[in-house]
Formats: sequence, C-alpha cells, structure tokens
Amino acid sequence: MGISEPKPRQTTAKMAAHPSAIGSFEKIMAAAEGKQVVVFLDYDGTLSPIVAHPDRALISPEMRSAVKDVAKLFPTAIVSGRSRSKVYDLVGLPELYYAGSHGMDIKAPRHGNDVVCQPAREFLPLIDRVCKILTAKMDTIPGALVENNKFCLSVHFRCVDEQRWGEVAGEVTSVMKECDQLRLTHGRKVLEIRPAIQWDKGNAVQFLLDSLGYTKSHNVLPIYIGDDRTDEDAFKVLRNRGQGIGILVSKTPTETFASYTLQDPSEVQQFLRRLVNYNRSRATPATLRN
Ligand SMILES: O=P(O)(O)OC[C@H]1O[C@H](O[C@H]2O[C@H](CO)[C@@H](O)[C@H](O)[C@H]2O)[C@H](O)[C@@H](O)[C@@H]1O
Repeated sequence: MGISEPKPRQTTAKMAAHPSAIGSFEKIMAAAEGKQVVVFLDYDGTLSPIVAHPDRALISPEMRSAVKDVAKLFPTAIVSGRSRSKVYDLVGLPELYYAGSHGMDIKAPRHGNDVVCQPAREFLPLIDRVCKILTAKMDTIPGALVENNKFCLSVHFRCVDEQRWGEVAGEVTSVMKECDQLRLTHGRKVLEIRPAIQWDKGNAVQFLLDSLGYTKSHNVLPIYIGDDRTDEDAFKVLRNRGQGIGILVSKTPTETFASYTLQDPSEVQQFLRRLVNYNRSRATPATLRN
C-alpha cells in the first residue's frame, strides 16, 4: 500500500451540483421551515483549520461563540475522529453532544439525558496494544506520529518527508495484517485504524437522531458539516433518509454525497452565524427528547 493525497473525486462540471451553502442560505432555510433543525459538526478542517500538529488545531474564540449560539437554538453535536475527551477539551462547550472516535463514543450534554453509546468497547485492549507497537515503529521515522483516539488510532504523516511515506504505510500495513479485527481508512495525511465493525459517523448521526426522538419524523432537518472522507458516511445517511442537508467543506471539486459546499472553516463560521441570526427570533430553545 502506498500513501498519496486523496485524489479529487469529481469533475468541476459536476461540482456545480453542489453550490455554496452561503449562496443557497435562503433555500436551506426554506427547507427548514416548520422543522426542528439538528446540527452536526465535524471538528478538524471544519471548526478548526488543518495545521501541522494535531495538538495545535485550535478552535477560534469566534468559532466557539458561533457554535455556542447555534446550540442555544438547536440540538448540536460534534462528530469527530478524535477521542471524545480530546475534542470536548478543544471545543469546551458542555451543552453539546459529542461523538468521538468516528462516532464510536457518544455522550449527551452534561445536563441532558444520559445518552451513551460505545459499540466498540471490547476493542480497547487491542487498540492499546496496537498503539504501543505502532508508536515504537513510528519513533524511528522523523515526523510520524501516532495519536491514540481511544477506540481508534491515527497515524499522522503530514510532517514526514514524502520519500518516507512508503515506510509509514509499510509499517502500518504489516501490523494490520496481524489484526483482522481492525480496519484501515485514509484521511487527510493520516492513516486511521479502527475496529472492523459496521459503525461510522453515519451510524452516530442516526443514533443521535433516534435519541432525540426523530427516528421516523418528517419534522426534522439535520444539517451536517464536514470536510473529510469519514464525513461521507454521515452525508450518505442524510441522503438515504431523504431528509437533511449535507455540507462539504472543500475548496476543490470533490465527489461527495453532500448537497452543498463551504470553502473553509471561516465560511463555516459565517454560515453558523447566519443560521443564528436568521433563527434567533423564530426558534424555541433546544430541548432534549428521548
Ligand atoms: O473527524 P475529524 O474531527 O475531522 O478528525 C479527523 C482527524 O483529524 C485530525 O487530523 C487532521 O487534522 C490535524 C490538525 O489540523 C492534521 O495535522 C492532520 O494531518 C489531519 O489528518 C486528528 O488529529 C485525527 O486524529 C483525526 O482522525
């Protein structure tokens, strides 16, 4: 297995089918009319810009304040590949739902219903073992980094000399060969190792909508904003429900199950701010139903 940047997944012509969520704001709000909006937000590349080191991917005070205001109006969840505790510490808003480890670790807001979902609990010892093995291997490759995301591992190669990307891939692949209970996915200059169970960000979105009492409801409009391949699982769930707005954060033409795009986190912030301003006088406070 080699490592390369994920290729653009769609032609520019087809990109026209995915207009800007800001340019289409009125249309999105028309779809939300009379419905309960539920907001799902990815973290890296969506709420925070992509930077060289994972520990330095911080959310700006303005973005935090926009998310906080959104959560006053609508149930709001962070859905991240990072561990739940890490993304909670970064975002720092106890009033949100948090789904960490690509949705494998879900917790309701501190004062809300105690929704907890950890479908991959039995994999913890294996993930810890593999983390130790890979950390030792990556220690020999300058710039490589293994991040323990509790139910998943991220092997980062953003800071590795491109000549040595093959070595990173080779080491990861050789460890994976011994572990058929784990599977490998590929994010933004990161290899993601996770339990081989059918549970992803899409399942997390479905689980949270069910927990909020919207399993079969026609009166809900989920809005999911994310930038990465793993977010496609969530976009797909919204497509299959025939309900909801998927928004891909991307500057480049990309094949996606999302319906709209935003260019970067600063546009995400603008969109969230508009959502707040538009709905402030109209929506009732977010309530938890179960
Ligand atoms: O689902 P997400 O919240 O988007 O998490 C996906 C991965 O994001 C982080 O890695 C990415 O962002 C880093 C900081 O900007 C960057 O250095 C790295 O190259 C990116 O892949 C996070 O560190 C990973 O654990 C997540 O799996």
